[in-house]
Amino acid sequence: MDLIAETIAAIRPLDEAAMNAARAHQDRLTKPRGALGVLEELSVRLSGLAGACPPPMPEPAAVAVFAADHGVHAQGVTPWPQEVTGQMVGNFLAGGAVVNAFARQTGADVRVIDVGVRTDLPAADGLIVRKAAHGTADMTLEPAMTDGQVRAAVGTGIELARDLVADGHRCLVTGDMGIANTTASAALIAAFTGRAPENVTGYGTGVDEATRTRKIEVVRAALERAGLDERSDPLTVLAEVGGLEHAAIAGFILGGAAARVPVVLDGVIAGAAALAAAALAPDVRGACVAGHRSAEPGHAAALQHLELRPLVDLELRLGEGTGALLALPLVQSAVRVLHEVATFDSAGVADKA
Ligand SMILES: O=C(O)c1ccc[n+]([C@@H]2O[C@H](COP(=O)([O-])O)[C@@H](O)[C@H]2O)c1
Ligand SMILES: Cc1cc2nc[nH]c2cc1C
Repeated sequence: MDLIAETIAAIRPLDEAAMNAARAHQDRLTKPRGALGVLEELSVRLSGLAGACPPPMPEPAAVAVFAADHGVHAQGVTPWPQEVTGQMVGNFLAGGAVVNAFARQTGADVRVIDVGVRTDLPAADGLIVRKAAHGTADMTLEPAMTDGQVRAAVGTGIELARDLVADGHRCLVTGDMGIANTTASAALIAAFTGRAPENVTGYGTGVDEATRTRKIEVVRAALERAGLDERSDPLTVLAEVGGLEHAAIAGFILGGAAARVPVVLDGVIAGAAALAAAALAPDVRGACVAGHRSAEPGHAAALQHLELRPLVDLELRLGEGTGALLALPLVQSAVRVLHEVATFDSAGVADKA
């Protein structure tokens, strides 16, 4: 069996007994039942993922920033030059980007992976080079990736998740960097959810109305060329209209789910990648925590399709893993409750009549 098939085969449903134990434990803790709202549901789900109550604390955490370029940039879908992808990789490695600041704030490790930046970046400490291609092809003209490229990028994500877990990480956080990748995200989300391009295509880095209108036409043209529908093979969808970072993030999610470690998803790029991962292995959703909801309309559509509720909603539209990192303390707090909070019995607090 190859790495992708083997990883998919290892992904199992949530453990019902552990979830029932977590629900029962929550009900004995010194607070009114249900008072921690969504965090209680999250603690139950993470118990089911680990197969134990309490589950391990989701720390240390690592955010993986997958960087890649997009051939569809040639269609004028963003005002930013493609070189910014590689330049931002340098910024991540120097510790100067927002993701670095938020990682320091939350105690997460940062990994930077070149899975398909167009230019060859100078070797640098901390840069993981796993180029499956020097950027994708223009999806309006031809498939963005070959089957070999998409499989290589998915494999990179799986291997990184495995390595991080083997190094002791107990929470994985997705990050991305790729000028023009909100266009590829919109195409993936339209293909996997069946929504119309105009309902899932947004302003990306902050493009003007004319550019957004062009993006919608570009997404429509790519989907028509590729002839995709909801029955298409998920790896084919990724290869036709996705990005190398989408493929790697899909692998990262699969790898985290197979290791039964929570994967905190960032914005619209992670949402699109999660749709691919869930189409390959529906039980992967049990490991996914939607860190936030970004301003991109496609992100809300993806989360709805995945039946995931975002923890944070601050109109962020940065990527890099920033929104997911902001949610990390919420995920850790949800689990800490199961570890540390006293029960009515142990604290000598009277339960309600
Ligand atoms: O995370 C998001 O939801 C998000 C929303 C808008 C933009 N981005 C980031 O902005 C870049 C893509 O924007 P664009 O306009 O070039 O498609 C890419 O590097 C993403 O990480 C990210
Ligand atoms: C400067 C810049 C930083 C980013 N980080 C993620 N996407 C980005 C896009 C731009 C343009």
